[in-house]
Amino acid sequence: MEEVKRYTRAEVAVNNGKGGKPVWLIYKDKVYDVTNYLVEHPGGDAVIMEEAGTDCTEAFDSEHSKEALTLLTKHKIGELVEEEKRYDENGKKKKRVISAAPDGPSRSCMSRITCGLIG
Ligand code: HEM
Repeated sequence: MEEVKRYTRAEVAVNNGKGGKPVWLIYKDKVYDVTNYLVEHPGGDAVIMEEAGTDCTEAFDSEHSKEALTLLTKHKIGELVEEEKRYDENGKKKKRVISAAPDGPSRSCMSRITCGLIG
């Protein structure tokens, strides 16, 4: 089985189409490289460039048909790392993550402190 590549939002942000970098987008926690699609986009390349390197989920959903979504899947290159995901396995938005403590032995401890502080 092929392993899924995982990226952080920071890694995706670097690929913003500037200085010869590719154009990556995040849509519902999946990462897409749409560099080669820019010239074909019916809405023009400028609107995609504005979102390059970012999470375009809302911008995408507000403008597109199911066909566009099917097209998008062809450009998938990976997914976000688990701790940065915002959607559950059914594509529904998860409840807001309060604390984004880094990985490591102190993580659960940090979460408890954060939750304790804010209620
Ligand atoms: C992420 C930022 C994006 C924005 C803001 C955006 C915006 C738009 C807009 C405004 C239109 C309407 C054009 C018109 O009617 O003149 C459009 C159409 C379209 N876009 Fe995008 N687009 C984005 C990304 C993408 C991507 C990544 C794909 C596919 C890989 C895509 C596929 C399409 C298709 C197929 C249409 C034709 C209408 C439809 O089938 O929904 N777009 N887009």
